[in-house]
Amino acid sequence: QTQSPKKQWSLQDFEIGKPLGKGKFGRVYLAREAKSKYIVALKVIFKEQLEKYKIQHQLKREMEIQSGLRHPNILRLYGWFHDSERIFLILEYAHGGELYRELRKRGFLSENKAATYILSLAQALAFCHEKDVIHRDIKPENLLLDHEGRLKIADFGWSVQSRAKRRTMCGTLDYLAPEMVENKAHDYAVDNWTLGILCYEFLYGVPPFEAENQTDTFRRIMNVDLSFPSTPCVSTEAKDLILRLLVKDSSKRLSLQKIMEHPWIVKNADPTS
Ligand SMILES: COc1ccc(C(=O)Nc2ccccc2)cc1NC(=O)CCSc1ncnc(N)c1Br
Repeated sequence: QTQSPKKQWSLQDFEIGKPLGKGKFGRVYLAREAKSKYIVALKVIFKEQLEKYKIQHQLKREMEIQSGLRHPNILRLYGWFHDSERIFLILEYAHGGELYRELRKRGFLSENKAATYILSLAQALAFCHEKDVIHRDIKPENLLLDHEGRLKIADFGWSVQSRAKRRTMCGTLDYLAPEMVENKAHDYAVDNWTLGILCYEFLYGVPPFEAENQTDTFRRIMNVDLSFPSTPCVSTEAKDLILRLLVKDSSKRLSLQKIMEHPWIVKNADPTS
């Protein structure tokens, strides 16, 4: 047949290295494929965890989605295998680690880096939306950097293949769009809102609606209670893009295509990454 038969991987094929972090439902380790010496990230998920949260089907669907999603700004899933109690995901290793760490280390990013990351995200999301995939969990912890500093969207723990569905609230609320906070039906535009949140956070070091508690964060999101600090100094064009994304009416948010053509992006983003 035309397709080379899928190689059946097993744990014996890999030398396990240091822990890289804790993803959803499991730990991730640096690993090296014994024959090729190829470095990967190996994610270990316990089957009883999947049974407990009844998301076996979600992982299965995820694997189908992932094998079709090939984009320079989306972390690759090379394959998977399982033993009696665990499922192993063979992932691309992002040598630059979590974008989050870079943001925390520097406090805030240059307009060039911020614009480059927003452009990469818009391109990756446009690609996903063509494939009818909404990621819906775009936040700094799920963004990784490769050895060239190129952004990679990672953990697809909550992506869905079809039209938008209800999502259980989990993790921080800072990135949730008003329609999600109101638990209304939502569509792809949630990702555009999140790009606005991320653009603000890249440039100021904190998400725009941060508050002491969830109730205040909810209220600030619902009122789109947005203000720009006087420092760090941020260009008017950058603020213009943020203001065109953090719009309550999802139909009025700047489209991914318009983001890619926005003057601030055209002027500041490095198109090659
Ligand atoms: C394509 O990337 C994924 C695809 C799928 C899933 C996943 O768990 N899906 C899932 C799990 C349970 C139920 C339903 C879906 C997770 C990831 N990715 C990750 O977990 C990121 C691991 S951290 C890391 N990875 C590489 N290099 C680094 N330097 C680091 Br740190």
